[in-house]
Amino acid sequence: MPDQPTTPDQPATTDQGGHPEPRGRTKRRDGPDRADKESPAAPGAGTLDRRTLRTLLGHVRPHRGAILLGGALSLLGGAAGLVQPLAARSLVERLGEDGPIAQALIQLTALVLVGALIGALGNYVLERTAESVVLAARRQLVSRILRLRVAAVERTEPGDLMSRITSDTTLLRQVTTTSMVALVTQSLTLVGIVVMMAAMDPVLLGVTLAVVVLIGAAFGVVMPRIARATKRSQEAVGLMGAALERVLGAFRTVKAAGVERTEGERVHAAATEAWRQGVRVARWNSVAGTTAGLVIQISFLAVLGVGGARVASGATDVATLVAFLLYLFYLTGPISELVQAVSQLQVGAAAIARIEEVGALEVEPAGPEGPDAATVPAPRHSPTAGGREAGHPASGGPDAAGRPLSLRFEEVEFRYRPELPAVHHGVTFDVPAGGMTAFVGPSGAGKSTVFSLVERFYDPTGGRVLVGGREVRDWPLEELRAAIGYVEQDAPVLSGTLRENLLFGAPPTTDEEIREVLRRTRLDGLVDRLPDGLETVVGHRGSKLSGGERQRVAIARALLRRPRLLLLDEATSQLDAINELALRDAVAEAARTTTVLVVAHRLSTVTMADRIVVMEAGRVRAVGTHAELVRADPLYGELAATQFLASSAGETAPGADDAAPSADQAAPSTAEAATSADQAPLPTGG
Ligand SMILES: Nc1ncnc2c1ncn2[C@@H]1O[C@H](COP(=O)(O)OP(=O)(O)OP(=O)(O)O)[C@@H](O)[C@H]1O
Repeated sequence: MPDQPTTPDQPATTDQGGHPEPRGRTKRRDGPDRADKESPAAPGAGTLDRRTLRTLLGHVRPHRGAILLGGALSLLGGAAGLVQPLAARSLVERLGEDGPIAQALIQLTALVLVGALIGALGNYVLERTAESVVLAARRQLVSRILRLRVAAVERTEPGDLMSRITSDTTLLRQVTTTSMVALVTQSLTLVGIVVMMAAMDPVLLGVTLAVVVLIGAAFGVVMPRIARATKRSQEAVGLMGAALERVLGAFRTVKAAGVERTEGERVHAAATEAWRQGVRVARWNSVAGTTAGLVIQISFLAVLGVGGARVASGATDVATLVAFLLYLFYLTGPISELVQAVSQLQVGAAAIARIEEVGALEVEPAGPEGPDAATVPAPRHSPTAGGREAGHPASGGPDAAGRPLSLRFEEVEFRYRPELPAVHHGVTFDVPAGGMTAFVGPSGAGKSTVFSLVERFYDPTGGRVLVGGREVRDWPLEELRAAIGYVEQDAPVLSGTLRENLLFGAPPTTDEEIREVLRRTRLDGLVDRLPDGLETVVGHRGSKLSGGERQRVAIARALLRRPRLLLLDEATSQLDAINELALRDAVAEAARTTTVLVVAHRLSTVTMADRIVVMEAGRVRAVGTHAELVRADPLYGELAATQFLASSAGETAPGADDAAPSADQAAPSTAEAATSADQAPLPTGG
């Protein structure tokens, strides 16, 4: 595999809040884009400047051998064509002298055939290389996109990003090889022809060049317009992708809301814009092409007129005039190819600009420690093993592999974007290694954000997040994430088979371990029922599974990663009572070997937690066990009262005794110690 083409590094700038901001990011004002989504940074307008040319050459560099070969073959093919008029002249002269013409005819035919063959071979080599350039650009772009920070992706539209990989890279096909080679070979051919013409008849050459020069001025006007229109057209294609992704991503909602027509119009609007700009490109291209053709025709007439007069005056002979006219004819090829190459370069400049824009988005740390390494670390503890490891140091060192991790938030401040209000205002809490900790509180309190900061999807703007006693920024990102099992709020399942979903990001796992986790997440019945078992294809985003099944698959997947820290964000919200109870047991069992953090709205699912962190408006307002909080924290008491707990606990204000186990509370408590040394009950959050 040739080296990946390199693109100039464009470090993202950082705003005053510590948020990385891509350079020159511009807000979209129209189109089917959502108002809060933006186009990635636009380093250039997409016209062919020196920087763009350098980038284009960067894409070409790894393939220079093949391009040189293809170019040389094309040049040779062109040279064969160059000699043809000479052979033609000798043929005409022999005809005039009544000499034998067979040999000259064979020579001419051989020249034509060999020239065509070499030209075709050169063309193939170049086309093949063009495909390789596109492949390399796509691979480079895909790995870049996969390394983007969550925040960077949230600022863009996935559909638009996709069109950069699929559509924009395709535009590099011609420009990086055929066009660049054409620029060199056709320029050389042009010079060759001009030299031949000069040798034959300098006066006629002067006539030709006078007409040819006229062309240059016209192209200077046309070419930048081609680049601009191409970029706008590609942007519209990107918007179309974004609009389509929006519809397909919420297909049922679109259907149920009956908005197919309005959504369709958004896609149509983008498609129409792409068409409009495409037509503009076609218009300027045809102006360029016609001008080139016109120049040749006018030159032809001028040379014919002046040349005829020169033959009549005896200044030249007919054979020379015929040969000169043939050279003029050959001029058509290089000129139109040069025109095409330059307009292709303009198209390529537009594509490069859009590809480069992705390069301006902020990525996660790369290198052997970053997510690029993508290797799953050595197996940690068995997902089926029980028994918490006692007395271990709560550190992330390699010797601590498999041991549960502690978590500590110290005065954490965070906002998603500088222009948005703060989500965390000095969040402080401590979770010792092992056991189960629940986060409860009103919607929007910042519970899920805690998990996002632990996973380092974002970095806090103030304070510290420590996992295993080590600040998350100091963890190699890959190692940090490998230590964590994370079930998102909407438990995404990816297209593919059940097995692929379960083993997504898991270390090497035996069938026995899979079966055990299936049993614990109550998926064994489902797998048995399915004709293809674990090989069942679950559809796009797991659409062939029920919501509860998707959640259980997501939990099973997280368990199979054998995490040292398990983050479950509303992971059982869609389960029926029986499954929920079973999953509660599975989570309690996991809490014996790992640190489990749960975000839950239904308090019934977390009453047995070792500690509950009550969050409100971006602050921790209390920490304690269920019984302690019911007694001492009014908000928690209110939350409990509005759920069934209050009714099951009696009509009076909930207290410690009131919180006597109901059916739901009967789940075994994992609270071996309601408080830990560093966590006194009911501290007020930071
Ligand atoms: N990616 C994001 N970009 C911008 N704002 C966000 C983002 N995610 C969440 N927010 C905002 O941050 C705040 C806290 O969100 P978070 O999801 O942490 O709350 P939560 O307590 O988990 O809520 P819920 O219980 O409803 O899930 C909310 O006001 C939300 O609108």
